[in-house]
Amino acid sequence: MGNTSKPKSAIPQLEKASKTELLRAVETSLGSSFSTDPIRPPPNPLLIVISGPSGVGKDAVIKKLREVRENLHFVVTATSRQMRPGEVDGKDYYFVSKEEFLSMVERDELLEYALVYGDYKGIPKKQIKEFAGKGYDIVLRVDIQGARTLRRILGNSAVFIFLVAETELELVKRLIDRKTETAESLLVRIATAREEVTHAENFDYIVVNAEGKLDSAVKLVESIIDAEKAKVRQRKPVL
Ligand SMILES: Nc1ncnc2c1ncn2[C@@H]1O[C@H](COP(=O)(O)OP(=O)(O)OP(=O)(O)O)[C@@H](O)[C@H]1O
Repeated sequence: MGNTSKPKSAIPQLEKASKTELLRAVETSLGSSFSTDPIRPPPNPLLIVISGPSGVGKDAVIKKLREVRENLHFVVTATSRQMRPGEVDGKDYYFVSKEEFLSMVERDELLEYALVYGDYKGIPKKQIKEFAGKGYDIVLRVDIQGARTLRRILGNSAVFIFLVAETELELVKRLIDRKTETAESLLVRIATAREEVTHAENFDYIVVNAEGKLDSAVKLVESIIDAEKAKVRQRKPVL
């Protein structure tokens, strides 16, 4: 004969009992009540490093990402470079003098910094701590040299996304169209970009920002963030 052990209490017939009665009866039968705790704890705040060659569209992707995604804090980089037309101090960058920048370095206020094309750029630590503490995901925008340094500092605690154009030609066209470079600085940026695109292996993901397809690139970055937040083993921000 089959199992002869009796349930602790009778479970009413499905069609006769209300949902509440059924739940109570099953709980009684199991000897414990059903938990209302979330089955998965809230994911850790994610540190997202977005990098890529000059002119690939890092700013454009991040701007759009901030429009479509909540709970995201973009860390405003401090720089000693001149403001470009349309840029806003404190929104696009913190524009500071070289002297001010160097005193931030001395006070150990920057996670990393570098001299890029003759100008200093660095990531203020305070914003990361403050916003990650509030549960925000943090976006860092760095050039490839900066991404390399950050990988050394942060290891696998952050997700590293490498943005590329579909071809070298498209990247150069985009830089020319932006009209922010002199012929000389254009050549330096192109030469650097040629060398830099060979470093994709330092990154976790590569995203193509193709001409006229900014929205697709942003969607892919969003999917990466979603997938990262669904991971069983979460990255733990080290800061
Ligand atoms: N998918 C795209 N299609 C067409 N144009 C784009 C696309 N993405 C960005 N752009 C344009 O390309 C130019 C360069 O983009 P952006 O300034 O965002 O690059 P960046 O990577 O932030 O450059 P840098 O590192 O030099 O600051 C801008 O004029 C931007 O509007």
